[in-house]
Amino acid sequence: MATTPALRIGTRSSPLALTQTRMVADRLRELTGRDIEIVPIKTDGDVLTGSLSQMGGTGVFVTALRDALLDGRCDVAVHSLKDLPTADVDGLTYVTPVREDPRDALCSRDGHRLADLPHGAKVGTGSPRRAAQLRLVRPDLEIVDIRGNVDTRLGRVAAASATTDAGDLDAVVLAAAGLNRMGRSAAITELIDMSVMAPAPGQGALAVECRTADLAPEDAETNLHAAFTELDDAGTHLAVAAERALLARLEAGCAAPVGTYARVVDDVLTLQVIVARPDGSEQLTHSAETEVTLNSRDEARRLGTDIADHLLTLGAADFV
Ligand SMILES: NCc1[nH]cc(CCC(=O)O)c1CC(=O)O
Repeated sequence: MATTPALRIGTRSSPLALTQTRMVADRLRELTGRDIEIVPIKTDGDVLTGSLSQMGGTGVFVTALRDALLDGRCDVAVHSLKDLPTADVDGLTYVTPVREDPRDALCSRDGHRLADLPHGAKVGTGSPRRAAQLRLVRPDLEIVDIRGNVDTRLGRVAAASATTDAGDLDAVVLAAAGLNRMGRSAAITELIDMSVMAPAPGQGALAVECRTADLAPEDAETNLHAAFTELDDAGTHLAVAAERALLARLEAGCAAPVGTYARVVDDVLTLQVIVARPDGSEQLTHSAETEVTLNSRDEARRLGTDIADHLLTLGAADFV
């Protein structure tokens, strides 16, 4: 009797991506009983240099992984959900495990919080959303466009030691989720309140993706249906569905930085949004809620779309 082939999981090869993929791999090994093979895939986001916001942004980390899934070079792909473009891809389906902390984290020299960073402090981020929201609360800061993996970014705020030079920045802002997953929570000096900095849509959540055909119940040996159903967290999935529907509608009408966070508590889905002018001179905020069951994905999407329409009515499209 032939043995079931190993389940091949495609991933970017950055330390964060590998860490996230190993976490999912452990779960899928338990849930499927299959051997797991991790397949590193190079993406444009890893190969190209230059500012991420100049690179066309959405999809640079994702397209090569999705091609590998569609070509059959891997069976599962693990993405940071916030890096996924909002458009669905024919033939692919993803689930969302329980979300990590969605907040942004300030990692500063000398333990400073955002409010007490020295006047004119240099803060690194490559994200127009983080830059705009920083400028709103601290117009005096010097925002420096940076990229690179988590350790590279943290290294730019390192204190001088016998072996390294001091970093050139006073602080960087990173997703708490990535820091926590990498075991770098100790670098966080403030978890920034979401009313000050609303996270990127999907931040802190993973998308675990496969070919939709491999979820078909007929194909017993390689069928991923049971494992993917178990891996999915319904509350996370509803929340990110609302956030992504909002982003999709705003993307059509507006290129302004968008922060948003949704969550389900006691059958109520709440969605909060901040749309900022890139220069931080102004912001629009809104929040709304709707009753849901864990199957109400269409309802969640409608909430996101409706709030986006409302923000466009209030002039979000002029915020570019
Ligand atoms: N675009 C890079 C990226 N994609 C996902 C994360 C963090 C992990 C997450 O949000 O789940 C990061 C790094 C960061 O923003 O600090």
